[in-house]
Amino acid sequence: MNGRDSSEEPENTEIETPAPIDEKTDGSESGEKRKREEREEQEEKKQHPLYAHSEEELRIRPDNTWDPTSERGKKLLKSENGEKKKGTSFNTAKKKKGMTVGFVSFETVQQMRAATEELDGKSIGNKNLKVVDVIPRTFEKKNEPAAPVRQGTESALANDNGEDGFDYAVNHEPEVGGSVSKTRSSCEVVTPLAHMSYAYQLEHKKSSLIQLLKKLTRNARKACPNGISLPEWIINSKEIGGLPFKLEGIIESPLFNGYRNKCEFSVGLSVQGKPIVGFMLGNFREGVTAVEEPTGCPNVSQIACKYASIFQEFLQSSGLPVWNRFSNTGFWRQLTVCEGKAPGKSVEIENMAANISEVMLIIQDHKGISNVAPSDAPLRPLAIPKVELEVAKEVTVDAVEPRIHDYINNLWFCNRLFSRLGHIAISYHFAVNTLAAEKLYTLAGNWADLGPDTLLFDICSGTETIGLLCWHGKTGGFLPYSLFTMIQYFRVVGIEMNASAVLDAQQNAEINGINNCRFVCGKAEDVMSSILKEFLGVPRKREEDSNASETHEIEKIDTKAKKCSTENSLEPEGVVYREDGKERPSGSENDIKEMESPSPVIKALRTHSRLRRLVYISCNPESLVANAIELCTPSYEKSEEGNKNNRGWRNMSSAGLARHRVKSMPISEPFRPVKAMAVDLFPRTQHCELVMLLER
Ligand SMILES: C[S@@+](CC[C@H](N)C(=O)[O-])C[C@H]1O[C@@H](n2cnc3c(N)ncnc32)[C@H](O)[C@@H]1O
Repeated sequence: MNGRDSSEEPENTEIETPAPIDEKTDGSESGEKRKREEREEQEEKKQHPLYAHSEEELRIRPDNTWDPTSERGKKLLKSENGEKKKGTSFNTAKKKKGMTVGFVSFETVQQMRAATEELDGKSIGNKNLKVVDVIPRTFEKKNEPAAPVRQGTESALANDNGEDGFDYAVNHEPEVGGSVSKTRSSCEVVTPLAHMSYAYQLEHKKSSLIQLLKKLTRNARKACPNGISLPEWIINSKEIGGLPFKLEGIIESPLFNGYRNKCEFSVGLSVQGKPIVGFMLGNFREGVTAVEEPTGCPNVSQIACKYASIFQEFLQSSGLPVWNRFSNTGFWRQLTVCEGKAPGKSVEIENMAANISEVMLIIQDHKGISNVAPSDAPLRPLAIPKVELEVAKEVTVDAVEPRIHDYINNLWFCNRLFSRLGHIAISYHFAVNTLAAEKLYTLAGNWADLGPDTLLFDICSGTETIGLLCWHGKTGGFLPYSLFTMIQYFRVVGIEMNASAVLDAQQNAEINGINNCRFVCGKAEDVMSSILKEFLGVPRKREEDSNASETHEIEKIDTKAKKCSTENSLEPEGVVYREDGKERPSGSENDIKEMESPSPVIKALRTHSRLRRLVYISCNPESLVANAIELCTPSYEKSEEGNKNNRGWRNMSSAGLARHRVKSMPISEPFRPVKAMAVDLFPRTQHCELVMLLER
């Protein structure tokens, strides 16, 4: 949401890079094949509706944003014309070159100049140290406000040998307070598609997804082992423009504005140096620390804006300073506002505030140096006055349990900020757009096609919204309670690493009268394989599969917020918590090894032959496609060892990496991608959820 909430709305900016050297054109048959594929890729890119064939064309886009003289227009033109996206994102440039960056603050300009002279150009090993300004080139003077207030004196040290997208002039005047120049509004940062009509936003998302889905076919075809016939879905893709199937469409969000039920506001200084509760106008790496009020951001609700403004007013008189991201000093850091929908009445779309029955506020005042308090920071539930309706009557003050409820498709869900031994799990497990999430869950339930014998594994289940809603949707919730216990309709196994979410899931099952659920607390990568063995037995060999009758095991996998905080130290009662005690590999050799081999979860899903259907939901369609490549490509008769010294891995796209991981996938029956549908949970941003059905 504010640039840090990447777990919910990840950026889909990965650039597909060429294959490693050992695969390049060499005049051989495979070289020719590669050349042909590259030509096809180029052709596909040109079919993209936003592909600009000429500068003139850039001016006539319906949303009028692709003016080639604008920064955005220039970037688009550059990237679409094939001049690799160099400099479009500092982050990418850094990643590609393996550059290391350090930030140094000085008290005076003199000190900074002396240090710059001393350090600039120094060699460290085979690398040169470069001193650069933290203000990126795109932040031109003309964009600066009349009286910019800068944050002390800051330089970045970079040890790379190439371009980095920064200006070289190091000339910051030390000034008190504030932040760096403002270039974009909070609306542009948080909701970059806000200027487009909703219909055009949906078209834009659909076209991006179509390009992405073509990667699935293209990479699975490239990865298909020699001598094995191509799967039918790849052969048929030729008739539908290279797609694995036709994209079913994109489901609209019922709300375009104020749809977020949770907002994380940063506390900081405005361009003018005033304490503000709102959104950062860029990121620290780009030298941007200014914060702007959220009032112009259409996805923020009126309620959230109201609380941000109340808190901001309070800050003026609090006597404690706000967090200063340059000097790492200050007290107030973040305000999170969560809203819970009221049960039992039809939703008033025109007046969303009327549907909200609860609001939970989380305020961070932590002293460490990271932007956000760690998940083990102490939790202090505040005393809330219980105000009687008749004002004159007694007012009692009491501490309440910090939690929020939401009411989704007629079921109640609770998300507590779990506090144990004074520690908090600040993890929020609800989808941020409740009304659109209802549509997402209904779709997932329909595609799962649950039957009485189905065993449903809900991986990364959070508070078990999906599993419980599927169950409820299937039974209609109308079976009398006594029948629940008699009919084993189908069973749900939730797998979730956050113990407080598992406790909530248990409670949610109870309060909704759903009894045939089991919850496993653990990281899916650690427990998946043993859970499948426990519930489904040891996987059969491939020969046995051909005789196997259709079974009904469903897998739901949700890779949304892989970064949600962990609270594994809690062991909830009645929940199986497992850990294999394995050390996670680290270091470059091991990292490469990890990149080369399929993840334990994908491997477990693929190799357990009794899993026949998979409904994969992801707010990161790029990683969904990468996993689908691994799940759907025929396996190699003999798994191939990767080249351990191949540095090309580092620069490969997720789809390219997946293609290579297929080679070490154990022999197993591949899935077939059947259909996909997008659900727009994040109007006015680049992001949306993608649901894909895979079967075998
Ligand atoms: C955004 S929530 C989604 C919850 C739920 N599926 C829903 O749609 O409401 C993602 C959940 O995945 C969990 N998670 C992330 N990585 C995981 C992992 N490696 N193993 C198990 N759970 C994980 C997080 O703790 C979080 O609860």
